[in-house]
Amino acid sequence: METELRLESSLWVGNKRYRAVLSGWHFNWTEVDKKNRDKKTISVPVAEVVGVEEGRVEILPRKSVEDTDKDFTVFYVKRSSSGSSYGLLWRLGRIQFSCPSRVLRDQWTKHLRTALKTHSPLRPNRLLVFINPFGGKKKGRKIYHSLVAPLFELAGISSHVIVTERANQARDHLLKKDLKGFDGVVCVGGDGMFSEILHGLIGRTQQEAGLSENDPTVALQPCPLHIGIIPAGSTDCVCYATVGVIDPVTSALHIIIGDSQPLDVCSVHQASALMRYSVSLLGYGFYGDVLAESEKHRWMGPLRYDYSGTMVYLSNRSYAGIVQYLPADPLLSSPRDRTRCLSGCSVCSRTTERLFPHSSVYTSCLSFCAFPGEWVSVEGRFRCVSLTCMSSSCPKSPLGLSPSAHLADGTGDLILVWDTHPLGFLKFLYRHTSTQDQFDLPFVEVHRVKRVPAKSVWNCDGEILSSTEILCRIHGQLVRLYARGIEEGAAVHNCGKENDKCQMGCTLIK
Ligand SMILES: Nc1ncnc2c1ncn2[C@@H]1O[C@H](COP(=O)(O)OP(=O)(O)OP(=O)(O)O)[C@@H](O)[C@H]1O
Repeated sequence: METELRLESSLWVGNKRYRAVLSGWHFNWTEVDKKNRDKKTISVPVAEVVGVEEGRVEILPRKSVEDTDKDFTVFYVKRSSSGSSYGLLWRLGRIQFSCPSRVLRDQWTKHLRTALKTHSPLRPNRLLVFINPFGGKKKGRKIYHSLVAPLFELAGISSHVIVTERANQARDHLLKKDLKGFDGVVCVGGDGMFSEILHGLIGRTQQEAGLSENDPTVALQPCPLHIGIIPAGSTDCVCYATVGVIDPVTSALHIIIGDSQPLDVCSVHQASALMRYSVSLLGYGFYGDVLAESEKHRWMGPLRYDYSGTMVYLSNRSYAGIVQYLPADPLLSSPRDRTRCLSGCSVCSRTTERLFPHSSVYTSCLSFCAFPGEWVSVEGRFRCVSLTCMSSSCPKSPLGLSPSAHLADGTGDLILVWDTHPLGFLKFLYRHTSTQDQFDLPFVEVHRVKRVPAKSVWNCDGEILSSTEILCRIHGQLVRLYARGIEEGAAVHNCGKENDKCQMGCTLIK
């Protein structure tokens, strides 16, 4: 196959001659007549070629084709810095080549298209798109139609678009309607919209597999459809933590090239019923209260989170409780090992091998059923207890709640913040916004876990909240996103003089 796909010839870009080579996994071109000895080669992984079109083609501001029979245009992923310390923006690169003959032009387009199919088998052909018109700044429709749809069209993706008219419409659609022919589901919105898709797809998959979601001992079936997130909400944490930037074009390009990022999902049960699925933050105490408070102030828009955070902090509450957890194997990884889960993460890859030993395609989750190990129990007064299946990084907290958490290793990080004086707690909160280690405080503990807790009784200002007796189980790699995690080159840590104090050790991630 490799030899069949190889093609090499001279091509022109304007009046400059280039040597273009398609070989193996790369397509590259080098200017040949350049006097300067530093001949620059542009090399694009075939998997990152977005599309190949005959003629001289532009797609922005709108599609135009100059149909010359010796020219072809290649669209590809081009990276640029986002200007912040994490995440690279992806943009649509474009180059127009001229060939000496039409025959050669047709050979190039045919070879490149075949290479695309061979090297990125997960590229979607058909997508189901849900737009929340009221998410974030209410720009979901505009973002999709002006930035995303032209790219999907260029890549030959057909999409069925549904603009939601009510909350939970997307979830209900996924639970009940025919999904045949779709390769993935895209949500245009924020974390709430993502959660709808998550619940709908997981529920549908278990229905079809005849599994009960309510039973925490059941190994759930991984979802066959990928999820794409076009960020258009007031909180887009799942997008940020899995792509590294909040940018609709970057996310659209990840969808187009069929990137695949598995994600752990935590199921939260109460008695014998499923309450929710969670991928980022499950929080009791402070974070739970902030959410409850913010719901009362929705009219403030995204500002409500800052306002509610301040109000809840000033109320200075703590909660008595018992937390039990089943620790994960400390030899595999630890929440304080100062690593970061980046694109191609080896810890997550080992989990993929363990969960799906014989196939790169998700089939069943049998090897994850056994839970050896001893439960640990702690009791006392807490400021907050959080469980997160990912770093939960966001623009306000670029390293996140648990900077070394993994997206797809089948574990979650349990953060226990014991009752402390208000300034101590403020220090803990503030460290989330800097590069200082928020776990390096005497009243904070963090544990990597598989299950939390068998019993958790919470006392809120002297009142027992019986509904908070829950059981959480982390399901390894239950869903897959059109993403690839934060890319290594992107994770350059902008510490400057703070280098010695940097929690991530900087050199580890450069
Ligand atoms: N048409 C609609 N009308 C009202 N609510 C909707 C509609 N479509 C989706 N929703 C709900 O809106 C909620 C918030 O949506 P989304 O996450 O897209 O935006 P957001 O601004 O980031 O919201 P938040 O920050 O409040 O989570 C979701 O829980 C979703 O179920």
